[in-house]
Amino acid sequence: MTDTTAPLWPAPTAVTPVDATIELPGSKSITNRALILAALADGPSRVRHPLLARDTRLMIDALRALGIVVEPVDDGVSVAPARVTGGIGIDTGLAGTVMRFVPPVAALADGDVRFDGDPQARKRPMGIVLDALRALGVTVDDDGRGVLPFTVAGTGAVAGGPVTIDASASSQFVSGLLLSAPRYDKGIVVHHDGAPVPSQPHIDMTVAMLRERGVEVDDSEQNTWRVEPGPVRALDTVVEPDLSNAAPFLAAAVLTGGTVRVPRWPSATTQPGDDLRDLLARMGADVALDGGVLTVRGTGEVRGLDADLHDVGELTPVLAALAALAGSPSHLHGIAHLRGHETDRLAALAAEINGLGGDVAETDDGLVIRPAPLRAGVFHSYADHRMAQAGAVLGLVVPGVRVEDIATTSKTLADFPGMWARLLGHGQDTSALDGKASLGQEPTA
Ligand SMILES: O=C(O)C1=C[C@@H](OP(=O)(O)O)[C@@H](O)[C@H](O)C1
Ligand SMILES: C=C(OP(=O)(O)O)C(=O)O
Repeated sequence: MTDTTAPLWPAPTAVTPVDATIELPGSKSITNRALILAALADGPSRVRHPLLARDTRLMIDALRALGIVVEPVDDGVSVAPARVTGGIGIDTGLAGTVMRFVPPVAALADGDVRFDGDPQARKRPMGIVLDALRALGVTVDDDGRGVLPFTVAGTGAVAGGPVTIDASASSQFVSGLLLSAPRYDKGIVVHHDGAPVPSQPHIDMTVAMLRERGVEVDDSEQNTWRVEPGPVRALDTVVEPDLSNAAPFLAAAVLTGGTVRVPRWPSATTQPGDDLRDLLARMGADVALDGGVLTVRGTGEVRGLDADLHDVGELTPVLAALAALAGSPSHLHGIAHLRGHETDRLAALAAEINGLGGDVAETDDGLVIRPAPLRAGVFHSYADHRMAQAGAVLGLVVPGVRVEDIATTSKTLADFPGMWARLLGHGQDTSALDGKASLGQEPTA
């Protein structure tokens, strides 16, 4: 729920077109997968340029609690696998990747592992993962609620084998099971039965990262993933920048008719944020990827967008903010699963944009957004980092927007307000705190 005691952040308006180079820290999704796979590997690994923000710190803390040794090194962390130990508690915060990826690891522990998280996390769907673990031979106690808190009773080994789940509410149900599966006695065969699984690129990311570490994965049959049991090879790996976190900065270029450059943009990636290139071009931006640098230029025109965001749902809040300021209507669809994200994002976006005078209607699986003049007001963030980012984007061109709890952006960016100030020319450089930040240091946002 909204933190009504959180201070209001006066979102800065852009007085001139932005012109900035944004160094983004590592991808949340890649960092947390790399950490899990390093914890389960056959030797010590390095994860370079990881994201160091709340979600990845929670993952590091969770793995440390399970006995894994995670130490800071120059440009990231070293991870030394160890026997997975139980008798501990894990805080998932509001991180989907922690609450869905760590229980399958905890099933390998030699004792009970109790999970809990933020109050809002207790609403995020978990039952599918817990039932799947049960089907694989693991004892889980959730008092029959299918949400946090729950206890996984590890016995040191998991039988594994075939399991059928309905992953239509989150791709993370599939990814979480696949990541630990090579360490299960029989591996795993996950079969999905239900409406289409969202966020396919994130499942592709899981499969690709397992294969990079020598794990045999067969995903040739639709809705079925087979992971063979066997060693996970230790790896020295560099994390790509978080392309989904590029969204608010690139949106600033589009809205202000300015230019934003993002270095180290990968030429090939499984990150859904790569779709920003196409989506922003469809909204009227000039987009070029040259020599590993993505450049987005606003053309003065912001067009409405009709898009199925089923595969790239996490881009929705910022795209909805852009759409609210576009010159023509938008229809964002295929995103019913966003109701189970950090908050019900469809309801939250409609409420907050309409609260500023907008015209947003919820549909079963999306939003219809019609252009309307927006006015000053409070934009609530619902403890959702991407809601807060959406509020900042609106504030660029709507004077007097105040975003509640901007600090919630520290879920996936250590210093969003600082980066935003530098984007607007209020600071020295645009480099984010990334792998260089100390592990003991808390985000400053
Ligand atoms: O596996 C991952 O790293 C993620 C998968 C997606 O979850 P859903 O499939 O629940 O949308 C995405 O929205 C989330 O931000 C990160
Ligand atoms: C849905 C998101 O996060 P989580 O990993 O907590 O599911 C997100 O970052 O947009």
